[in-house]
Amino acid sequence: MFRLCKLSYSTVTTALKRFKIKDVVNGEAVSQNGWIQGWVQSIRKHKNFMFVDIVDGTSLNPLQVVLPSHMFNSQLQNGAAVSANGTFVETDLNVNKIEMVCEEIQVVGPCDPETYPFLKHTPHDMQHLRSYPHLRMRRTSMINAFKLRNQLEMLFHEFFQNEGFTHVHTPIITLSDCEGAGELFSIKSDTSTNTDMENSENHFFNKPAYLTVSGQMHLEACAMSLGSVYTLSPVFRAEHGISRKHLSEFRMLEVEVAFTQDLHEILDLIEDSIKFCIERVQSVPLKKFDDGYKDIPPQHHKAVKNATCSNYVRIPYSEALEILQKNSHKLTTAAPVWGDDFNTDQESFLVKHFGLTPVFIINFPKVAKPFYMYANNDNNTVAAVDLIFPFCGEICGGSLREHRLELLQDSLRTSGLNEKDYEWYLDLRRFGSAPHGGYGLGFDRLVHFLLGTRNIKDAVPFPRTPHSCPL
Ligand SMILES: NC(=O)C[C@H](N)C(=O)O
Repeated sequence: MFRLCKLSYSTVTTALKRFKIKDVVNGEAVSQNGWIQGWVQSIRKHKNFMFVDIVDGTSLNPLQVVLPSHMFNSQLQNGAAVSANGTFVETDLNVNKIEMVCEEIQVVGPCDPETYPFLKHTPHDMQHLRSYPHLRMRRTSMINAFKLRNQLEMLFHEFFQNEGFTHVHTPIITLSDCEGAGELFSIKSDTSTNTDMENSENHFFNKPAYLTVSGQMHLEACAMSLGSVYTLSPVFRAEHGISRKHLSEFRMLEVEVAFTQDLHEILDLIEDSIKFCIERVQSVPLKKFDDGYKDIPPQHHKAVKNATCSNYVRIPYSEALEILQKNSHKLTTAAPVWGDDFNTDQESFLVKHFGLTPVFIINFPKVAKPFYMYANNDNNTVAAVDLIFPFCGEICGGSLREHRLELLQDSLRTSGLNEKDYEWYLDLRRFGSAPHGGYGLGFDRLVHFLLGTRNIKDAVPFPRTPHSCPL
């Protein structure tokens, strides 16, 4: 009955129905004959049988394929691409309650166990996996991260589409430094041989161009005709400091809403959209895998629960400052003074102070924030918001935008920026300017939070950080 498949690939495929492992484990194939394709995740040899776990990317749980020991073939190794056919039967012996009794198995692409970096059953820490950025996605921990990202992105679309927003594509190449913070990657064309960059003709776009740090301004332009818009795009920051939660390239969900004059409307939108997504992705088992997440923070479960069910704390900057100053002896850095942006240590103190519930801090000092934020009546603060999450710090930042032309011009000048560079942005205020506001949410930080990884690099497919862009 059992034999190692010597048939050609097409002979196997034409004779039988092909199943995806997700459908098999959901019980759709019970008692049927069929075939599957995937990669060997592990092999357990017993006296008379061997169990081969196969994954195909459609399910986190592998399909257990049972075959007699004599079918062992030296090419049937961990990591090999295989095609197997047989009967799907019910069993109590594994987590899926379904397994395949295999009749034929074919190694489509062998995987040399001598040189393959992930040995079967050997736990690998995340750092080891990071040295193989092109192969690490074969480990369950990384497949889980990919699946979570995929679900989250779809859910954000679902939420904003339900709310009547339009998804727009903001540009990656831009001439303006949205945040005015100067953390830009500049773009140079390889076809230009002349290095005299003072001469505008030597620039590909006749002007210096950069990778975008934020799609906000372009999104504001779109909001002035479409009303409510969002984008989920890559953004780039040339920050040199290395931390476990910073990336040089990351995805930001950016949202912009016209005709809002109440910062709390923006806070509601942030909170509702995050909760909508987290509630639904919890069906993805965020379990501890052999090679990952061994050091998930102990209170991770509580923090995720709070982010899903609790009302997020809302406090003004002045109150947050007071809490930090009163507790300065518990901080590892000096207490902040009025005008400072809070550092990681201070943010983490605040979320702990509120029992690991996400904290919105609003109404920041004008001096701590970019020029485009709406000036409050006190003339000292702006209608800005930062959302702080446990373990990963600032996950979201936004504001009401300054929609009054003269005040925006004043603000540009006091920030030392050149008004001429922002003419098009000022036009948005010259023609049909409406009060509006928006925010940017670090998509990768949210994934990092949900997974509980120690380092954000383990939550993104191909992380880029200073001095590290391996492929
Ligand atoms: N769209 C936003 O409000 C995000 C903001 N420009 C930032 O980069 O933090």
